[in-house]
Order: sequence, then C-alpha cells, then structure tokens
Amino acid sequence: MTHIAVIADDYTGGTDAAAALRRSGLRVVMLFGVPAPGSTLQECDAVVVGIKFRSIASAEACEYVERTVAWLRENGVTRYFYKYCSTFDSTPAGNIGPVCDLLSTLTGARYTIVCPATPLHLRTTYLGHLFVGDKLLSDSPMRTHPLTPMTDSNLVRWLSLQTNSMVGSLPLSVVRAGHEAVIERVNSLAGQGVRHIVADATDNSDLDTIAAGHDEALMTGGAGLVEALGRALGVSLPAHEQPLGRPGASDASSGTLVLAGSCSEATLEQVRRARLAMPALQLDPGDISDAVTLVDTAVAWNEAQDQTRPRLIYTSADAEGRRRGAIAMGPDTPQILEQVLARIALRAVERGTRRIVVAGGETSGAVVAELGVQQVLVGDEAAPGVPWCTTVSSDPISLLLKSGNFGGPDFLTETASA
Ligand SMILES: Nc1ncnc2c1ncn2[C@@H]1O[C@H](COP(=O)(O)OP(=O)(O)OP(=O)(O)O)[C@@H](O)[C@H]1O
Ligand SMILES: O=C(O)[C@@H](O)C(=O)CO
Repeated sequence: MTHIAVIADDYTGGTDAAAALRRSGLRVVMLFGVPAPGSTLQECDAVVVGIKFRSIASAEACEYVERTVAWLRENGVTRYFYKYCSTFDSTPAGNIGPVCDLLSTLTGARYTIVCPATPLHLRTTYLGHLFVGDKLLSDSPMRTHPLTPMTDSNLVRWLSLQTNSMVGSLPLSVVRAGHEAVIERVNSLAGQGVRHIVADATDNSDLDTIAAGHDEALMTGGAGLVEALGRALGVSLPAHEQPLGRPGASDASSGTLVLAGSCSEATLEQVRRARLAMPALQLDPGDISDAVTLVDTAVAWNEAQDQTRPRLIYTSADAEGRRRGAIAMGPDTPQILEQVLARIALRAVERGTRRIVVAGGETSGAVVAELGVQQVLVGDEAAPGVPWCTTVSSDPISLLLKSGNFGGPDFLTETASA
C-alpha cells in the first residue's frame, strides 16, 4: 500500500525527497513528469513524483498538479506532501502559494503546514524567517538566483504575495512545547481562517514534533519534513527486504559526462575544481549565442574526448558572466541553456554514454525530459540528498541529479570518477 505521495516541484527536489524517505527504510518509487493516464503505480510505501513546475506559469503548474493528484487518487493514494525547495525558491507570483491553495482544495485539508526547514542542508526557520546556514535567506547567494531571486526571508510575507489565503505562523516556542501544543495552535489558527501555517524548526526533533500524528491529508515543505514523516511511517511499517533494489552508481570506468547548469556558489566552486581534474568545456552564450551552434560545438568536443574518462561541459557562470551572456542571447537565456545541455545529454546517450551527473534542478529537469526518462530506482546517496538513480530499462543509465547548492567542493570531481 502506498502511504504517501510526494509531489516535488523539480527533479532534484524529488530525488532529495526520495533519499529522505529511503533513509527511513521505506520502499520508494520515483516518477518523472505527470504520470500517464491509465499507467499503474508499482507496489511501494511512498511514491515521489518529480515535476518541473517550480519556474513555469502558475496556471500550468496547477494543471500539472491537478492531473497528478487525479492519477495518484486512482492509484489509491490519500495522503500528499508538496515538496518545494528548502530555500523556498519562488517569485511573488508563485508557484508555492497557488499550488498550496490548489492542493488544500483538492485534499480538503483544513490548513497546510509550510515548512522548508531542512537541518541536514543547513536550512532552518525561526519566527517565520528562513536561514541558510548562519545567514538570512535574503543575505545568502539565493538573492541573485537566475530564476527565483529570494530577496525576502520572511516567509509569511513572501507567501502572502502568492496567495489570497490567510498565512499565519507556528513559532518555535509552540513547537518546543510539544505535539499537543502544536495541534492546539494550528486548530486555533485554522479556526481564525488561516489556511497556510509557516512552521518554525531548527532541528530534526522539531520536524518530528510537527509531523507526529499529523492527520491532515496534506503537508508541505522541504526534505527535512519529508524525512520526519518517513521516520514516523517507518516505525509503523513492517521491515522490508528492499524488493525494489538498492542500486548505487554504475562503474565509473564506463566514463562519466558531467553537465553543469547551476550557477549557485556551491556549483561554481565544484566546477572550478572539476576543471582542474578532467577535460572541461565552458559554453558561454557571450561567445556563441546560437543554441544550435553551442550544441554542435559541445557534441564535437565531447566525441573527441576519451569516452572512458570523466569530462565536464558547463554553462554555469557568475552574475557578471550571466549578464554578458544575456546581452547576446536574450532574456530566455536560462531556458535556452537548459535545452542546450539537455540536447548534449541526448546526443551523448545516443553515442553510448551511460553515466551522467547533472548539476542544477531545472537543468536536471530538462535533461531527464530530453532523455525521456519516466521512472527510476533510487539508490545510495553520493552526498546528503543526492542519490544515484538508475533508469528502469533493459539498458539502464545511471543518473546523479544534483541540486545546485548540494555537495561539497569536490563533489563533481569525486562522483565523476568514483
Ligand atoms: N551562463 C548562464 N547565463 C544565464 N543563465 C544560466 C547560465 N548558465 C545556466 N543558466 C541557467 O540558470 C538556471 C539554473 O537553475 P538550476 O535549477 O539548473 O540550478 P540551481 O537553481 O542552482 O539548482 P536547484 O534548483 O537544484 O537549486 C538554469 O535555468 C540554467 O539554464
Ligand atoms: O530542498 C532543496 O534544497 C532541494 O531538494 C531542491 O529542491 C533544490 O532544487
């Protein structure tokens, strides 16, 4: 029986959630994209559906979510978790607010917990404000994100821009007072008409308190709260023999193609180090602004490399590099570059590549869509929240889809060769 479905707003967010559930010993199936009508869900404790709707128009995002919920219902799911980024990636128009509104209507939930806090990734919430390590979100590198610059750390205020529903908060003092105090406060807020409740949490025990005995059909947040729900579920389920398999990475001697589109500070440093360790090609729209020429250049370069060795192709650039590139390529540069890396991935797979590391959630979404991957088995983590995934096929591909901010400085170098 599938006890919970996680709907994630991008693919690396989905693999992060899937890794969190696996840590609790649950059997997890991960799907990419809105599931095809009529397709069936294989036996699992939890299903994660990763959909690329973080940065698209909110009407389209809601349509994807509605179709996904309809499919999940047909497959017997009654509890839902909406997973967004631990840095609350969104714009004043959405999509977190519109999707929370939609999901609470579809599930009939009286209120929605909103809790991106994920201590494992150093994201905490206090008095409704989101912190990244020791910085407020708006003082972190997220303030210059190419798609969703996060310029306000006050989640109650930010979410209120995205919805007409009332947004309230659940302060840490109440969370620390325990589960009953939490239930009393959320009932009181719901009674006052508050629909979305931003919950404070600074460590995993806070998340356990928020998740414990929660019987609404919907929760929302980051992988931290997903893991807490997984822990609560894990103790109530019989131990499994992991019948879905536990694949790790395929052998690195088959050669790894690393594609980086994330422009996060973490990825820029990982790219800088990987450049010293493997052949690398930078694709800079400031130098070549035509997408077809960029793809052809990269494909030719890639095919000239030793296919049994790691190699790196990246568009990642700092804010100044992106500004220069956008002058030449135009306002759709981010989306065009996602497609460029995706097409390079497809051409490489057609030529035999079976091991691909991708940096960046949107970039991963584009790559997975271009490769036509619909379902993966979630395996061992290469870093917290970054599990190896293996496509379900007779000629499987190992994929490592890395959220922009995740992994240590040598992540790309180590995963490409290990
Ligand atoms: N040189 C560049 N100029 C402008 N945009 C770029 C450039 N290189 C990459 N981008 C775009 O920046 C965006 C990065 O988003 P992506 O989600 O891939 O990474 P991220 O936000 O760091 O990761 P995550 O969503 O997992 O936190 C993509 O749309 C990508 O195409
Ligand atoms: O929550 C996170 O930080 C990640 O899972 C993510 O969503 C990045 O795209």
